Amino acid sequence: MAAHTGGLTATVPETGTAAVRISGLVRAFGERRVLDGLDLSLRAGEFVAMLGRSGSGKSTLLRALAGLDHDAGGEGELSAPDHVSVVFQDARLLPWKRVLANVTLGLSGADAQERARTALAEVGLAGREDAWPVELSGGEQQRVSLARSLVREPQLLLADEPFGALDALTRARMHTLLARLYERHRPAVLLVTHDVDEAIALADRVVVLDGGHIAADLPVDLAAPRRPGTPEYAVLRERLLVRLGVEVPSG
Ligand SMILES: Nc1ncnc2c1ncn2[C@@H]1O[C@H](COP(=O)(O)OP(=O)(O)OP(=O)(O)O)[C@@H](O)[C@H]1O
Repeated sequence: MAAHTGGLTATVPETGTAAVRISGLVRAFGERRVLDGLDLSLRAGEFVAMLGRSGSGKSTLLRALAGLDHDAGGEGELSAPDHVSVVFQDARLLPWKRVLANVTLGLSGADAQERARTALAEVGLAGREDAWPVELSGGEQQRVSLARSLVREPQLLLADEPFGALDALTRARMHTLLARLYERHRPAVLLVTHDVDEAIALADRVVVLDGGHIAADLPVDLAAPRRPGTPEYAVLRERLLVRLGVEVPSG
């Protein structure tokens, strides 16, 4: 394991099973401590969803984990695997490159094209390799973004509200797709979302970021399919909403 740390102190986890280990992480912008002594670990292959109010520091944490926060002058320890992929809310495809070229970008090896074709087929885009990004719908572009991430076989997939810009039906389809890809590839996943139901549907654990640290950390012990309507689902959902400061109507 290598650490992406900016100015942070990095440690390599002692056990081989932790995909992410963060301890006492502080990230301040001026006087404001956005992350203030944050502790969080993810096991290899674990799927964790992160909820938190707007401005609570979710993207800041993901950027630090992705090694994108080069100015991080914080304190604490943070370690992440070598192979990290990030999916953002917007697909961030290069408009002047065709779909296949967007997926192979930066890939090495004689089989790069073949791997990219396989990844595109996995996300349901076989036959669209030669399309330009502008010819794809928002959901299709996000599929390309997922293919581009997974073709690198990351040990850690960071997803920052990847489905936030999609309509409800497309989002539901993307949940099914992500769940299938996760079963097949088994990276550790840290998914940032505003959608409590999305978090419960997909994750093994849901954490809530508040006040610069993890304010709640709840396992999702619900049988599949996790559909709203069962008492257990309602209890978990309400606990999360309360932690998010959302008033839950009684009765
Ligand atoms: N480069 C920066 N310089 C100054 N302040 C910053 C910087 N990056 C983030 N912040 C501040 O840190 C706080 C947390 O931002 P962040 O984007 O991590 O929140 P978030 O939880 O992802 O929010 P949202 O849910 O709205 O996307 C915000 O108040 C933001 O203004």
